[in-house]
Amino acid sequence: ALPSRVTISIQLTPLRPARFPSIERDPVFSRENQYFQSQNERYEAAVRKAVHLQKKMHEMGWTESGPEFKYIYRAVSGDIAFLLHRIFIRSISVLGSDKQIAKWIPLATQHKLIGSYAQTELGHGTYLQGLETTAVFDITTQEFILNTPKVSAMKWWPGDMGRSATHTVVFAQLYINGKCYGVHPFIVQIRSLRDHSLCPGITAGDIGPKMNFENVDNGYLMLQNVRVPRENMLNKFCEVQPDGTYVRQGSQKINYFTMTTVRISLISDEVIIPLMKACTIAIRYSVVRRQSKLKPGKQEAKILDYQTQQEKLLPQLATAYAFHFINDYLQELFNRVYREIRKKNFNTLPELHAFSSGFKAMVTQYSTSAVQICLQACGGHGYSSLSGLPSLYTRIIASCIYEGENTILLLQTARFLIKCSRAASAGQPVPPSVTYLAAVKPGKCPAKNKLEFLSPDIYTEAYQHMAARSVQRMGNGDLIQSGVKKHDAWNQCTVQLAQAAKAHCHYITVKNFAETVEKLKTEAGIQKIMKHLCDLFALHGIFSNAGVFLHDGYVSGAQMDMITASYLDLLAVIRKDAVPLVDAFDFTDKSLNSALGSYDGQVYQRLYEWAQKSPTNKQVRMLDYIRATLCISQSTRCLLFF
Ligand SMILES: CCCCCCCCCCCCC/C=C/C(=O)SCCNC(=O)CCNC(=O)[C@H](O)C(C)(C)COP(=O)(O)OP(=O)(O)OC[C@H]1O[C@@H](n2cnc3c(N)ncnc32)[C@H](O)[C@@H]1OP(=O)(O)O
Ligand SMILES: Cc1cc2nc3c(=O)[nH]c(=O)nc-3n(C[C@H](O)[C@H](O)[C@H](O)COP(=O)(O)OP(=O)(O)OC[C@H]3O[C@@H](n4cnc5c(N)ncnc54)[C@H](O)[C@@H]3O)c2cc1C
Repeated sequence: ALPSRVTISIQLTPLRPARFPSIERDPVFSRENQYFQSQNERYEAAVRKAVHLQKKMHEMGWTESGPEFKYIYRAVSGDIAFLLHRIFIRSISVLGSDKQIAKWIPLATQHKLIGSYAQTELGHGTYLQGLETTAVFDITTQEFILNTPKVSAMKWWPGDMGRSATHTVVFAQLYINGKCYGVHPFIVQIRSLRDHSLCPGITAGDIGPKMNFENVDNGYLMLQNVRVPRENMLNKFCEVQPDGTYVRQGSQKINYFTMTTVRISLISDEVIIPLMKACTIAIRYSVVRRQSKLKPGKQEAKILDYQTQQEKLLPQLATAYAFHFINDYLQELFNRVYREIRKKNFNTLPELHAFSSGFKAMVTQYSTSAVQICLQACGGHGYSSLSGLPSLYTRIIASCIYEGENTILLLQTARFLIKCSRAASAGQPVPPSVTYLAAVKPGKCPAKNKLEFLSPDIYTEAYQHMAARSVQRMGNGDLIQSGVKKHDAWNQCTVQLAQAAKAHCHYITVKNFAETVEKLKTEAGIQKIMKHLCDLFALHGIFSNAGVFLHDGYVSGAQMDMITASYLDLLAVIRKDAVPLVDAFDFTDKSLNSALGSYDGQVYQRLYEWAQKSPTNKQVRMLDYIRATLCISQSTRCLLFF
């Protein structure tokens, strides 16, 4: 017998952060009227929350790595301002010298300044080599002179830039004696710490309405002969000495390292948590909503009892768990590589860049699609803002764009995989995560019946074969010769290269999920449920991408029928535990902020009550206008007829 709903949700403790009722009850963190607020009201509320949070952290001694901050971020992350301040701090931490860290980090962590991250320009976001902002070294004054020389060079999108930030890290092309040394980061003050007015040479403002992220004032920034001291170029790895000599340690791309670290950091809070929330809302709603009859004469059925509804939602639930576990894998990869980088050993940086890029792209894309499926699975009520699903969707979709547009990042992963594939084929050493590339055997899947496809060894082998074949077949060409891409050949293969990168990340995610379940030391019942989810995640991926598994005959048509049968059987098995599995995420009603997903299931009452809060239901005046308009049109019509 499987454990009860409570047991499952308690036993999955690793997924559940500690709860802090005092935070929950804090009126400043309330999200009650969020859906009725304007962009400006959302921003102002976000600033209040951010200031209040800083006060609480100071009073209570909380830290950003502590459970309280994580809880608040998890509960109200979409509503707190100064998100980019954290990336400003991260930039200085990873790219600044010890002296720069000692100067700027205390000011930032005590909020004596508000930071931003200004890299993207109107004309360039992806192609960093094409950035047009310049930083010219003036040896006589020991300063850099920063300019955005044309409209396309204007920084555009940086968060917290519109009204909040007093400082920012500007990414600009470094020039010394007329020679360009590429993109480097510079700390620039943009507003006065006395009265928050713009500094000389600075033009800045808000970029206007967006799909979501109203809590962040994304802005624009123009620089006209803005001078900063030589010491303001972040110089842990790259430095301009007083005589103008340029010194660099490691890869020139080390200045891109902030992005690499944030691509991994944002997956948990900005992607997996919204996915978990969407699954919670949609699955709880699907056991409350009754619609149509499964059998004549019986009560209307809960919509989660329809196989199609199960096939919509349960694979997304399995994905949430799969990505929760792959996030740990990525964090370990990052910690391992960062330890080496701090010792100035850059050998593993390419692997970290490749996989932080690939997994950011895959996890954000799959999670965005999953949240959209959850929204659509709730019918009309899913489309209501009061369900919480539209705001989850319009926020998560941005993760496919920021911190590296997904296609671009997949191509970076593919570039690394192709190089490893060629090295592996030549018997050269490759990182452990890609040694499978040397072992592509023509082979056939050995499974003889549908139950054998519930074996992790069987389906992991199928994913490994599919990924290795996808990469191998691209690697055999002469796409990359001695580090120089044959540009035409490369461009003609980029669709398949992106697919190969996704195939690698999907394979590693399945393998990691299976290994995690194997190691689970919890109640046997829990391990059994987790295995069902792992099986479902794996078979869903094969069922949804059958072509790449059938392509070279590794899986036969008959075997694909067996996979489909096992896949559909799993839906009915997991249906029984669907609600405890989302309860295990342990979101409070306040953090879900959804009329459909509350724990007590009182959906219709809540929808009606929340609708009453709409200002339009309070504006009797508006009705008078409408009546007056109707009367006018009525009288006009009468005149016309006479
Ligand atoms: C602090 C905690 C944060 C918590 C989370 C908070 C979340 C808050 C909510 C989210 C708010 C959103 C905030 C958003 C911010 C942003 O969006 S910031 C801007 C992001 N912009 C980008 O990501 C730009 C993407 N473009 C690039 O990275 C590069 O242009 C490119 C695509 C990688 C190409 O670079 P290029 O210089 O053209 O190099 P290539 O010729 O392609 O490759 C040359 C070699 O360099 C290697 N390489 C490239 N990048 C890196 C890197 N980052 N690290 C290491 N190495 C790199 C590349 O692999 C090539 O190597 P070889 O193959 O060996 O030649
Ligand atoms: C909510 C949000 C917050 C943001 N916050 C910040 C911030 O704080 N600081 C900051 O600096 N930036 C920020 N950005 C900007 C973000 O980093 C860029 O939008 C992102 O890097 C994409 O660049 P782009 O907009 O120039 O898109 P483009 O690169 O123009 O992409 C448009 C299309 O062109 C394709 N494409 C481009 N190059 C290639 C290629 N070589 N091969 C194949 N296809 C290609 C892309 O795949 C995409 O389909 C933010 C963006 C958003 C949406």
